Amino acid sequence: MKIALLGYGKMGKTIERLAVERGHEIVLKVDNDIDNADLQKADVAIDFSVPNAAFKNITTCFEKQIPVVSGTTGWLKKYEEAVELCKKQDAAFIYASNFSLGVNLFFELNRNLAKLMNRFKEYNVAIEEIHHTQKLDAPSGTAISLAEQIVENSDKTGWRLDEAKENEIPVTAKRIENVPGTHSILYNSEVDSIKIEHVAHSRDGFALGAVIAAEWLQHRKGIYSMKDVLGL
Ligand SMILES: NC(=O)c1ccc[n+]([C@@H]2O[C@H](COP(=O)([O-])OP(=O)(O)OC[C@H]3O[C@@H](n4cnc5c(N)ncnc54)[C@H](O)[C@@H]3O)[C@@H](O)[C@H]2O)c1
Ligand SMILES: O=C(O)C1=N[C@H](C(=O)O)CCC1
Repeated sequence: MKIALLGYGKMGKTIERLAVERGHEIVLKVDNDIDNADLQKADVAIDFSVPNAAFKNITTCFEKQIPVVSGTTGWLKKYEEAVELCKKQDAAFIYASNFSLGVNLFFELNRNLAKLMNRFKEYNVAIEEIHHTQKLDAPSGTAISLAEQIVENSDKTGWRLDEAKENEIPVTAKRIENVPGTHSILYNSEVDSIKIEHVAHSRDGFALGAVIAAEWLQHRKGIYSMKDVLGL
């Protein structure tokens, strides 16, 4: 598979290493404006760039009919607009706030736990995420996904960074040097606590998931998620 990397930072470089190990070829690296990039050389594009570039990168791939996988976070206010453009142009798109197998299993655990805990009002729920100090967005895209999954499966009405209002989920974002990504869900009562946690040991899980998603999307059209890729 010939891959265009949109974003050649920490994730772009990790994806390059794992993609080459799986027999793929990196034919294009775009680490700045996409305008003059020769996307037609690629079978698929993988975007791990910056929040203010993702929408343009993704929709340029739609225009050029290159299937695109994006893991960039912090641009999701424009996600629905991207979905509409993808449908209109009969293109192919997968977005995931987190591509790792472990986090996608953790998402399933979170949904089921939220359903169970909703019956027991003596527990308060809270989310904490920890990432490296270069991260541009807070809370993380993964923490937002976790919060939305709890809202969908409980009586919670929303989430808020730091100070939550009545019936909202408080989300705390911590920044500590070199942490690839840690997410915890804490259910706390007067008498005890229940905690589930996902700890990434490196960026390899995110990168491998993105390459697997690109392999899966290469010959498809439409809008998909990691649930489709992993058959969850
Ligand atoms: N979904 C996931 O599984 C997952 C996992 C890790 C990181 N991420 C997200 O991926 C993104 C990238 O993370 P990172 O750690 O590689 O960041 P990074 O800062 O190391 O890399 C981003 C790169 O994008 C480049 N860039 C700037 N403008 C660009 C443009 N217009 N087009 C293309 N590239 C451009 C920068 O020069 C930089 O090299 C972030 O949004 C992060 O939150 C998602
Ligand atoms: O390093 C990052 O930045 C990460 N971003 C994603 C997020 O915002 O959830 C996934 C974890 C790593």
